[in-house]
Amino acid sequence: MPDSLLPIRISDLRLNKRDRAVLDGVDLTIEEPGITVIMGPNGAGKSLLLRCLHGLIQPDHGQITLGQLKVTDSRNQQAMVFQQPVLLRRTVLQNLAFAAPEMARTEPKRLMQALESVLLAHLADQPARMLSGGEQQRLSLARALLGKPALLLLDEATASLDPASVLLIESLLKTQIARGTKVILVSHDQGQARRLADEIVFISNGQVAEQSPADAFFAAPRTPVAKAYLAGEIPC
Ligand SMILES: Nc1ncnc2c1ncn2[C@@H]1O[C@H](COP(=O)(O)OP(=O)(O)OP(=O)(O)O)[C@@H](O)[C@H]1O
Repeated sequence: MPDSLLPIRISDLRLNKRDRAVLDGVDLTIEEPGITVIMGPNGAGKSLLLRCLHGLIQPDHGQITLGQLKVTDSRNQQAMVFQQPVLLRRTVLQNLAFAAPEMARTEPKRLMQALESVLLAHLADQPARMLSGGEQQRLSLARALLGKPALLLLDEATASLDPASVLLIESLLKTQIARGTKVILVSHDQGQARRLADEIVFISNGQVAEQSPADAFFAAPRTPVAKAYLAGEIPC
């Protein structure tokens, strides 16, 4: 069971890009285990927020703590999966071995088990970049889970996958939750959010517009912007 990085506290997070506030004072506390889905219109700041949490971007102002840790001290307990898989020009198995060299040396079977869990064991010796988009994303997830992260961040990771791959990844996320990993997922897919989310954080114009239990959010969003988004009245 990974150590918890909860609660995650984000206070007055600000980030400017080209003289524009793209994160405009984000205040957010995520306390509960399970799956938090971040929703909101295009350009709202969801990806940038996730990148700040993972330490890929330094905000201009504000603070993030994960449990007792700063972002930089929590990096080895976090993993992130992106919409576009980032894989090495090596075989499928070597992509895992490169990410976990100690495991590859002492417990190579675990790498194969990780591939089996995402139904890729039969492709272990194929070049990773020859895989289909869905297969690449499954490999990215297997790699992300090797280190048993306490926090897993996914940025529209299933956006371009076929329904079977989406469901496989969702089922792996549920297994991971049961093992104690906190998942924060950016998604525009309302079906996915309804299937997975324990809570919804709705971002609009670089701020948190709403944070609610998922059932309450979908039954009756409190803000006009979330209402309009769910009704498909603003672009997402
Ligand atoms: N490097 C950059 N330079 C300038 N502007 C940027 C940069 N990165 C992001 N932005 C802007 O910041 C805003 C928020 O971007 P972000 O990628 O977080 O949006 P998002 O909510 O994830 O949107 P989407 O749903 O379209 O993926 C956007 O208006 C985007 O154009």
